[in-house]
Amino acid sequence: MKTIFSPLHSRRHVKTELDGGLLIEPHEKPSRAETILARVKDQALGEVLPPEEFGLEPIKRVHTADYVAFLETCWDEWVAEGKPGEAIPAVWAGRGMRHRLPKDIDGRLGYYSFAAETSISDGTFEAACASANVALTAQRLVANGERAAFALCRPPGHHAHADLFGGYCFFNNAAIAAQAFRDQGYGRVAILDVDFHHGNGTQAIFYNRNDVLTISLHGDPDLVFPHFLGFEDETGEADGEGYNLNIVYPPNTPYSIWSQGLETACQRIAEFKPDALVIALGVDTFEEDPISFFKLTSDDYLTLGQRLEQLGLPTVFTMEGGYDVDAIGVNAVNVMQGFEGKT
Ligand SMILES: NCCCCCC(=O)NO
Ligand SMILES: [Zn+2]
Repeated sequence: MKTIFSPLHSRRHVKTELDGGLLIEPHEKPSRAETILARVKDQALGEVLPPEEFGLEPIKRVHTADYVAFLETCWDEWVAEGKPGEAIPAVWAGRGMRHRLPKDIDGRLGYYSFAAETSISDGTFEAACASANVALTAQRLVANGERAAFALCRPPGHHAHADLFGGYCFFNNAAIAAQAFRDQGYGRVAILDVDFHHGNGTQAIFYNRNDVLTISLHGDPDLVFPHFLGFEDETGEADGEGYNLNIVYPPNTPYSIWSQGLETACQRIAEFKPDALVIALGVDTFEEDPISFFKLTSDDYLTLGQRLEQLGLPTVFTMEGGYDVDAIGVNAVNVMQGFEGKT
């Protein structure tokens, strides 16, 4: 299987993440991507290719032009205001307030985000664009005949809405790849999000559409991020009614239970008969993940890959979460190797 990787991921190098009232070293750190890349090479998974450059148009098929423009300029705006630290949103339109775009950079950060853990600094926009190009290059390979391709995306994307960043995400790489399939004539596309956290951005982007089926297995939002979306009664709206499926699990869920949800998801996908499949691959479902609470083992990712291959679909994997950096390479590449038949 080919892997797409961009060294420009390292332009995303923030030093802070707001967590527990402290500014900590971000969980979403550059070594995540480097560790996965090392494992890809160690296992001779396949060729490693740089991304092609697609420009902003495919990104704007999913994200609003004003949001893209904001991400491009927000760091410079922040610096121009003389702010001493990294750009962190700290104010939002609460209940009864107005969702209008202010002029001030603090207001603009809040308008275009939904959470405060995701700092911005120089290079964030460049890295986010490169990550989208990684996903688009994997999609192009699959559209050109590869059975599957691994988009080693960093920063991740599945929390990003059309005009919101958060959860370490800026551009929704999985949604951008899915929309590219649709724009190239693939009539139906399924996105399966197996990250520990709900793919709230992906759900929101396609929520009223029936041409892209969105499914997410994740930790109970009553207990974990993103807290305010991802419940099982969210099934889509308007034309999209019935084309969103959330499968929620409690703390300490092992693969033996989690895989029942995977089976439900796979059956729904088979019913939908998509022409292509995008897997939003987070491995923060791992038993040792520092910010999550499922109990999947490294071998379970081999089994997961095997099951996904049985869907028989052209498949793009977009890398999402996973924060046990020692294990992330084995866990992510195990999915690809399982997909290719390794037991
Ligand atoms: N406290 C912030 C948690 C952000 C979760 C990021 C993630 O892994 N999403 O998949
Ligand atoms: Zn996650």
